[in-house]
Amino acid sequence: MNSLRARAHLLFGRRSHQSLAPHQHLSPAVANDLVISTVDENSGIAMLTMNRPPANSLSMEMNEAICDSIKTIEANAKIQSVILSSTNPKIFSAGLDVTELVSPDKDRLPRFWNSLQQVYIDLYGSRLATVAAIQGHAPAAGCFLAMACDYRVMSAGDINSDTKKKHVPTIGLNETQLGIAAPPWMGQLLVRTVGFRQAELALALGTLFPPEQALAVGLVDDIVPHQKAESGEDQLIDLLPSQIKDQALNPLLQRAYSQARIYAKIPPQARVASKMVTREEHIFRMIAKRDEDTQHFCGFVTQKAVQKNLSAYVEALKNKSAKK
Ligand SMILES: CCCCC/C=C\CCC/C=C/CC(=O)SCCNC(=O)CCNC(=O)[C@H](O)C(C)(C)COP(=O)(O)OP(=O)(O)OC[C@H]1O[C@@H](n2cnc3c(N)ncnc32)[C@H](O)[C@@H]1OP(=O)(O)O
Repeated sequence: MNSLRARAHLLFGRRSHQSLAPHQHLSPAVANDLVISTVDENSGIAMLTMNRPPANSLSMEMNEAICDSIKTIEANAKIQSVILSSTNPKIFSAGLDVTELVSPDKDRLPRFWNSLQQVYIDLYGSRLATVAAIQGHAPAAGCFLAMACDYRVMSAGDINSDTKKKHVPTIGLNETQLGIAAPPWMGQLLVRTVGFRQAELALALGTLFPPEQALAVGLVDDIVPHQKAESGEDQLIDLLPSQIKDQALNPLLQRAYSQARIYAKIPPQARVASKMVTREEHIFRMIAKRDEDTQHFCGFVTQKAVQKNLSAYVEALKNKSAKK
């Protein structure tokens, strides 16, 4: 991609093959099942809700669905901000679908990795102002999704009123804990978010930060206590897909919405141009090394020792869930 074309892509997004219907709201039936997109042209705000039970893990199809939704929303010139959220109140995204990595199909593996690279290009380089509403856990590529946004609000956690059990979400690039390493472009995103020394430490140790610590290192911009708000805004209620309509009083979503509104009021050309000041160079660098990165990933994942670790990891995840 030459730099002019790439710049046009970054500033305005690729013209989508799917154009939006001219209604104010996109019904979930129009969106794909894995990601639900809703838009409100009056406020200029959209919501992209991840909906891949049980954990919003990133399969190839999930990555493609995220990219398709971004492009579809970008094609609507009236939309300036998008909130990235999850239908699962306890998990934002569990990162890569680890089953994609175990005994992988030779032809699918590079396509799978390409789909993740494309999420980086499309989300990090989007013309839209992006706000991540991190209600639940965001390990590894789940953290990457949040870091690729412009602003991150995270739930401080909550207590289940029946069981009295506390749920505290965590966020971070924990790959080394699994015996794998985050790819360079993902690791560099952490460096750009929290600074060199904090990133160096967190990458080596595979740190998963609880909300207060995530805020202290700058991995998230705000944390929101889980106390139901007294009233909700009609515009937010309208934007919520049916699966999470009951979340209109959720203070995290309200905080994300107010941030999205702040962004939507900034003159878009100035906002997008200043976003590209900090991002463009990194995206070009990644695109230039894309094939090399794919080869590296496929070579690494298919190593016997790595396969053994990953199989054991997937087994442990399944056993853990079966014991619940
Ligand atoms: C130097 C250059 C090197 C080159 C690099 C090359 C290669 C390396 C690639 C590096 C990139 C890696 C990025 C990644 O994202 S790797 C994936 C990392 N993700 C995780 O480790 C998360 C694993 N999950 C969890 O820790 C937990 O599930 C949780 C998200 C904290 C939620 O916990 P909980 O609420 O207790 O839920 P459960 O654990 O019971 O899970 C529910 C359900 O979901 C399934 N599941 C969870 N995570 C995943 C996943 N990542 N992929 C697929 N499936 C997942 C889990 O199996 C349960 O399913 P069942 O109920 O059906 O059993």
